[in-house]
Amino acid sequence: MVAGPGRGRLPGPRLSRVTVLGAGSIGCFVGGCWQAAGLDVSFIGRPSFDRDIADHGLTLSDYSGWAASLPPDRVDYRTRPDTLASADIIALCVKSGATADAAREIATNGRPGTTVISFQNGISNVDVLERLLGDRFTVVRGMVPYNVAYLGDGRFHKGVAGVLYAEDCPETRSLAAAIGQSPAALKLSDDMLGIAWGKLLINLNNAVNALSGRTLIEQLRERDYRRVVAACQREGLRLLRRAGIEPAKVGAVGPGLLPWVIGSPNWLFRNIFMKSWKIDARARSSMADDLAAGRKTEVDYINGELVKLADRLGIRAPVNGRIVELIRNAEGGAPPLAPAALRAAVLGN
Ligand SMILES: NC(=O)C1=CN([C@@H]2O[C@H](COP(=O)(O)OP(=O)(O)OC[C@H]3O[C@@H](n4cnc5c(N)ncnc54)[C@H](OP(=O)(O)O)[C@@H]3O)[C@@H](O)[C@H]2O)C=CC1
Ligand SMILES: CC(C)(CO)C(=O)C(=O)O
Repeated sequence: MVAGPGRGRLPGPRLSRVTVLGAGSIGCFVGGCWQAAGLDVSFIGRPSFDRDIADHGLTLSDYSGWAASLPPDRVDYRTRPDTLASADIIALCVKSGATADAAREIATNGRPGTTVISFQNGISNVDVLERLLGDRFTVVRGMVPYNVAYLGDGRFHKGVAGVLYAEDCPETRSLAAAIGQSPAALKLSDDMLGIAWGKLLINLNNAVNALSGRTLIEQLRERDYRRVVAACQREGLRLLRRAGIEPAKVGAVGPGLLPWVIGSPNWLFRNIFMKSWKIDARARSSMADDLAAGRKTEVDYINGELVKLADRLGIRAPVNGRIVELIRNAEGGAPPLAPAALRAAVLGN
């Protein structure tokens, strides 16, 4: 489909007008679920998704068997930032490296006063948005705890359980109420920075998953991979303590217990912890998706955040630093690492 006027919107009461900026895996799933729940949603993204959605519409599904679909003529997907001007809420879903450019598009095309929710991994995207959008826009931190995979032909699949989070403010309160019960339901919190750091500790698995070349389930079954994740988390927790930052609990396990759970022996991890998590067989981390697609990853915004924090504290973060190096090698074409090889490369034993 050519760029230009979007296809129609779902009829019904106009609640909040939402524009998803960066409509890829997360943006199409979240925006699609919100539209299926009755919200007025438009999507801004790339021509390849536009073409797929123009041909097939949007099909959304999750690990529990839930599914919904929106026909092509009901999905307003554009490749130009036209609908930023009419949005009440902008859901920002670009990868971290694209944040500054997206912020400039919002500053140029958006309506001052609009609420911008960053549904991105990492910590510093919100700082970039606040710096570039100043006090003309309301920048709000969000968090996506689950994995979404693009299966082709307009099909987006949520492979892990969980509920979206965003900072509690009047705009997000009415958004959450409008969404209601949905696979992309929104919970509100007044400790989003703590939640972002808690999520970052979990996201330390992203790089290991990407380096393994395996699905999340196949990777998490291997204790050597988990030992590396646990070491990244222990280093992260030490740095956060030194910096006086308190990560919040994200998911079933509190931050302090994460390395213990992740590093536990196979009999315990596989039989108790893995069985209680709802992860479907196809799910991989978003960093694995990036490597597979030959894109630059977000490692600088995840493990790299801890390396930067260590620098500010005048200490070192050798484990996370090594992971950043290995991801750079992988971005350059280095092959996946077997469990023992990754353990040796990071922990040296
Ligand atoms: N995928 C997942 O399962 C999860 C992802 N996250 C986080 O969510 C965020 C989004 O990830 P994900 O959905 O996987 O990313 P995707 O790459 O699937 O989607 C982002 C899309 O936005 C496009 N884009 C970038 N800049 C612009 C722009 N200015 N205007 C329009 N489109 C733009 C990208 O195109 P191009 O590639 O050309 O730049 C890409 O198609 C990341 O921070 C990620 O860490 C969090 C939890 C899980
Ligand atoms: C949901 C999770 C933790 C899955 O690895 C993720 O955040 C990602 O893939 O970026």
